[in-house]
Amino acid sequence: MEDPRIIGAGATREDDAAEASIRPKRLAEYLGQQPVREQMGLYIEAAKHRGEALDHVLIFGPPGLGKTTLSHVIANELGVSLRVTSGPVIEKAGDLAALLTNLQPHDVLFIDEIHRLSPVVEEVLYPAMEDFQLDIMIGEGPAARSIKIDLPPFTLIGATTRAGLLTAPLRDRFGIVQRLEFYSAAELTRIVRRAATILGVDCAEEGAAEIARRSRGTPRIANRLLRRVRDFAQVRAAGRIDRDVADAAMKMLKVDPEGFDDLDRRLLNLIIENFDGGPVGVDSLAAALSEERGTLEDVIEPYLIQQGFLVRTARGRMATVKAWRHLGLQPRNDPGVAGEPEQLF
Ligand SMILES: Nc1ncnc2c1ncn2[C@@H]1O[C@H](COP(=O)(O)OP(=O)(O)OP(=O)(O)O)[C@@H](O)[C@H]1O
Ligand SMILES: [Mg+2]
Repeated sequence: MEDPRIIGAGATREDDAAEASIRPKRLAEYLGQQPVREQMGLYIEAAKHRGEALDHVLIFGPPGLGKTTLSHVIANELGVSLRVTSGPVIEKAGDLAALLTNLQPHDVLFIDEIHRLSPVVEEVLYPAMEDFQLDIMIGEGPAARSIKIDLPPFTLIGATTRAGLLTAPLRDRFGIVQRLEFYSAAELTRIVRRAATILGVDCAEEGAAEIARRSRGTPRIANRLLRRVRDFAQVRAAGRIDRDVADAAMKMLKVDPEGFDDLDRRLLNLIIENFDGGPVGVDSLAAALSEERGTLEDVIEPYLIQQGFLVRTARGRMATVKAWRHLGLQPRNDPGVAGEPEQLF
């Protein structure tokens, strides 16, 4: 899904083009995600020491947090080749068989969006993961027979944004499961500075921090904002990004200090102004915003909820005190405000 928002977490074509040079290649360049890095470093070293393929790895986390990047890093650190494919691309069992039989021992096969594998393909994957064996049927009708093919020991890395959509038997076959978390502003500041160095952009620590703060915990957004601020700095500030330049560029992009754009603010405003702060059903909100319900739930809401500006209740969405304050409004149940609070926040 191509997300047209400047602060959208999904990859755009421009991101993909720019990512080739910026994407970290080694574990040491993969910033943040401390527990993941520490564990993966250890597992990789152990597997290399034993001369075995690394156990299968499942990586999950929201878009843009570094799942694809981590799989490249793992293959590099193992010193093996990486084959890249994705769940919806593998249509038939034969497609998977072709990929698997072409692997060299200890290679990594990366399946993005692994929750979208078809059930037939998944069935073939199980014995491949467990015993490095392919069980496939050839022929049809009475002439059909199953043949077994031995595979080289390999590592499967699966990535998904939604762990809940994975079938239990598939999930159980991964020896290593890593969950990526949103990045802190300090981590994103380091990521922005690293990217700026690679792009040859003069970016002060405070300028990087300003970009980081508005990046919704997501390196892909941080890198995209950096590219836009770079354009601004080039034309208006002799190419140097400091705090004021970053701030002015963000104003132009209409990205506010929380990393919210117009759509986020419209949503919060709507709940507060039109629905008294909520609770209000998601369908009413979607209709009022002229957005699809799915877009609201998958794209707009998660970050607002994660940051505590919005809560999901059984009766619908509610704006929190933080949301009122962010919009410069006085929350109705704020201490010091006269009258009984009408609802719990
Ligand atoms: N730990 C990190 N350190 C530095 N940069 C990172 C890190 N993780 C991700 N990035 C940067 O963010 C960009 C997006 O990451 P990546 O493509 O790996 O995300 P993803 O989780 O695979 O997203 P999607 O769910 O859309 O596939 C990368 O090109 C990379 O430059
Ligand atoms: Mg990816």
